[in-house]
Amino acid sequence: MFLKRISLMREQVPDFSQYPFDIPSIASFDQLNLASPVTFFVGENGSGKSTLLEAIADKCGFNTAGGGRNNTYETHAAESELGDYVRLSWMPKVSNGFFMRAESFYHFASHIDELQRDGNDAYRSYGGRSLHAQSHGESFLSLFMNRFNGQAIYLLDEPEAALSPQRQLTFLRIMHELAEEEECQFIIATHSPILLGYPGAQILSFDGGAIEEIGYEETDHFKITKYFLDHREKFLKELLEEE
Ligand SMILES: Nc1ncnc2c1ncn2[C@@H]1O[C@H](COP(=O)(O)OP(=O)(O)OP(=O)(O)O)[C@@H](O)[C@H]1O
Repeated sequence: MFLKRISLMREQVPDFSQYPFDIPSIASFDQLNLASPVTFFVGENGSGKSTLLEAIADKCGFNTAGGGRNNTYETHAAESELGDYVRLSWMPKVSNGFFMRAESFYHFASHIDELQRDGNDAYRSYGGRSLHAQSHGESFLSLFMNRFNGQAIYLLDEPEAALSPQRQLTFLRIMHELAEEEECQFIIATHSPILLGYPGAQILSFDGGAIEEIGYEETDHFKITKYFLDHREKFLKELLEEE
């Protein structure tokens, strides 16, 4: 693994009452030590996972709308306001990698089409054809299988968004090969209890106003899913008949 620590330069923060510094998990953030090639960010919607992931992408020099260092294209969604205040500690430093955000993947796919039209063999890294000509889930897997390779850091925001449970398992297998055999590092914001089950991963929770390490079985994703599957009828009866 390459990225060892993420710190917030708190003394330089202009105002903790303004976005993004007012998000509770960011307001209390000092530093995080990364202990595994695979790190997950978990937490409720709006707890700050994407905000921190985007800031890391910004510091890595990746396009914050999604992509690697060489993917420059315009979107309206791109500025990271936290990036200037985050310090990354590497050992050793890598500059290869990719920031994938499910929500703007469409724009990224159009950018690859444009590169191809301009005479580059851009499709080569994405399974040989336009990402738009593949289903949402297929295009995600094409990216993981063809574009991702060794000595690199991959920042993924909800990669499960388009993947069936079976394809999430395929993704775990691809990630395992990349982490074990090609020395790739992953930081992944996710809501998937399947992805979170990856053996040996470090899970960081953004809930309760702090970023803290927790065990798989302590996550809401595990607890709620397990309870739901074990007691589905009772659970739904209580939920739907609640006054
Ligand atoms: N440009 C912005 N201006 C003000 N507040 C914002 C802006 N972007 C995000 N926020 C707020 O910051 C908080 C954290 O958002 P963020 O996208 O990091 O959450 P998240 O943990 O990734 O959530 P999810 O699981 O829903 O993707 C949210 O309350 C959100 O409303």
